[in-house]
Amino acid sequence: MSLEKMEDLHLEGKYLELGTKEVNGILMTKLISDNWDQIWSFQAKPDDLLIASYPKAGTTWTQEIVDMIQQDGDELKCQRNTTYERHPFIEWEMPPPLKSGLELAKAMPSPRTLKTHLPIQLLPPSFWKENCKIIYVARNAKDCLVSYYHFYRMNKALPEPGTWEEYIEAYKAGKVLWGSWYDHVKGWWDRKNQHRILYLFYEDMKEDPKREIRKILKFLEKEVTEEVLDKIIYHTSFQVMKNNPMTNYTTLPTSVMDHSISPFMRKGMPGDWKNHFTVAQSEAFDKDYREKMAGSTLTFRTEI
Ligand SMILES: Nc1ncnc2c1ncn2[C@@H]1O[C@H](COP(=O)(O)OS(=O)(=O)O)[C@@H](OP(=O)(O)O)[C@H]1O
Repeated sequence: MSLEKMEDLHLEGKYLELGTKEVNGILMTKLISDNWDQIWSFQAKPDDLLIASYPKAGTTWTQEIVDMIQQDGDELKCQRNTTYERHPFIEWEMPPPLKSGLELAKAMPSPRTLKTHLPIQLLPPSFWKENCKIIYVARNAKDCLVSYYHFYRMNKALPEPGTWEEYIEAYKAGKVLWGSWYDHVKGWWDRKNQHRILYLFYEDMKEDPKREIRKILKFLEKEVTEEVLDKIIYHTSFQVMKNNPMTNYTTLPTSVMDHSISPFMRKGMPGDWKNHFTVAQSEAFDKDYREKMAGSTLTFRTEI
């Protein structure tokens, strides 16, 4: 459906709160849960590229980098449509007439680039069977939490987040949509050497985008000139993406995302958690974090 038609829908109120329902113990929206059989039987194709992440880890940024690479640095080609339409979000379901991720994916010619937030155990098995390339992007737990909290506030399809204190507890307990951050990042990390998975970190991308984009280029078996690489860095910078309606989610009706509450492109930097956590909250979070991440070789930087 075109953006103009979406704006004509007068969705006010209609999409508020999609509700939640678990899939195998993982909290999902009710629509995802109710359509789970279809999502689980999604047919991946060998040349599909999947961008996977826990919510708010830098998915949209990675999607834009990948599209810029695929379009050989032509930013106008990347503006052909919104992030949501260019890269179907396979499990996302909205009430009709809005198209689900599955519908968009099925209608898309190959080679497709797809998005998911699914924890590894819920990824449709056809992705493994077809040996698809997967880029996973991870972000430190505290910045993810802060970004997710503000996203819960502005995204009217999601439940109310409760107070900041309540949200911290829900996040620690994995009782947020798409489940536990801890299980998600560890689950993908533990399997990364058994499949074609490129595991990236938001903090590394922020520190040295050129170095990280080169990793993506190698993974995709693509080469670009130094000039194109610089163009990709520029057009995928936070400020440029924040002002680009095709990447900043402002084309959605305010009944879905209300950017006056908190913009989708909010701060775009590591370490913003320091502006939210009290010292006591941070210490309690770190203690719980050490327990949940004990024994894992996976480490994160909470600032750069
Ligand atoms: N180009 C670029 N550079 C740096 N940071 C960026 C960029 N694009 C998006 N962002 C920030 O990523 C956060 C949104 O994450 P996701 O895209 O994973 O969100 S979603 O799960 O797909 O809804 C959200 O983080 P916060 O600003 O901390 O809320 C975005 O601002």
